[in-house]
Amino acid sequence: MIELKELTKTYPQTAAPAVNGLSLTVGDGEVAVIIGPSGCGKTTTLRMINRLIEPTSGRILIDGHDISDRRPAELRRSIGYAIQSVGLFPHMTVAGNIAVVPELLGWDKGRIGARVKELLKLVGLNAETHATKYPHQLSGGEAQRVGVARALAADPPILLMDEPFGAVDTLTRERLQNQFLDIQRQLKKSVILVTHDLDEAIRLADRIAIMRAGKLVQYDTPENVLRHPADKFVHDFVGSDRALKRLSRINILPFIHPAPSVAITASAAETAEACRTCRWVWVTGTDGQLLGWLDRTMIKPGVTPAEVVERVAPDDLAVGENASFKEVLSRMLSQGIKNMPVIDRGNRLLGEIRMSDIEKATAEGEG
Ligand SMILES: Nc1ncnc2c1ncn2[C@@H]1O[C@H](COP(=O)(O)OP(=O)(O)OP(=O)(O)O)[C@@H](O)[C@H]1O
Repeated sequence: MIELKELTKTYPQTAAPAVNGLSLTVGDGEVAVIIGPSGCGKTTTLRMINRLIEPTSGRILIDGHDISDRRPAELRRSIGYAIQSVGLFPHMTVAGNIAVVPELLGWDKGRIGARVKELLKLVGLNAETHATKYPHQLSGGEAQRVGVARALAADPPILLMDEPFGAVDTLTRERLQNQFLDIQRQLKKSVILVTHDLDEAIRLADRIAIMRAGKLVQYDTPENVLRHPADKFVHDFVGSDRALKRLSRINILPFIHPAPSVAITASAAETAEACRTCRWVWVTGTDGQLLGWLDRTMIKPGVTPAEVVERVAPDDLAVGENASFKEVLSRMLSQGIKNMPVIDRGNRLLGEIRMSDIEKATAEGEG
């Protein structure tokens, strides 16, 4: 458990405190997201937790122990830290970057090598192809993933993340967020994450801390922040599209329907049967992986799926099982489709979400 108690930081030569009497508690395995306008004290708060900044007054307790009693370097090795600019060492390979803390902790080479591989897999990167690359050879999203892998390297119970998905495009950010949720479900770290992005806060947080000018204005679940903003500031900050924002909290899994599909190897007769009642049919490969789709009007007697399939990369066509309704809705609108296929991590077709499910999900969210 992390407890911030009446935490205040006043920088030299400044009149107003950057952080002012902040108290909040983050339970084990919880994700707390700090959000607020630029300059409200988010980063200062985060950096006090790993003692990169010392508070002017107040205390920080981790599992009941005051962190001011611990050596900063030792404390930092027990807290993962991922930042927006990633902060990877440019002259070190990906593997070298991830190994920094384990090496400081004196792990042997075999253990470090195995850990690097395990972490690259965890964050969705290929160990064979990525371990030996240098940071400048990575895309923005890959670099962010390596940053997260490095923060997790020594399996710290606490993870501090400062805009960890900030510098990438929207689609990549959504994927990184989904992956973060996936990892968090497995690892159950206590996470404090700073963001500018309200959608990200709503999607990832167990509790959102809204700050204004160094003070905590509201600390509550995303649902309560959306439904019961503490004051006009939070109300305005949250904005008018609160119903839409709630969609990003609703997971699609319970709503997935079986999807009409046909194997690429199917005969013409089987294809005709599959298309009898459906206009659009998904086409799958031998392991059930999604390959593309076909439109009933393409099916002429004697024609097989292999001849007419519209092949599309699974990521461009479908959403992952961790997606939220908000992501599904925005993908439906941008792709102009009413049925969105859902795939598992192996790109296998799990089913589909229909436009009408969004209405159902919203109604349930209202309940
Ligand atoms: N080293 C410093 N010396 C003096 N003032 C500072 C220092 N670092 C931050 N500040 C000031 O403290 C306040 C809080 O800064 P902080 O970086 O914590 O805010 P933030 O909410 O993370 O901002 P942003 O969203 O823009 O990153 C700001 O007014 C900032 O100008």
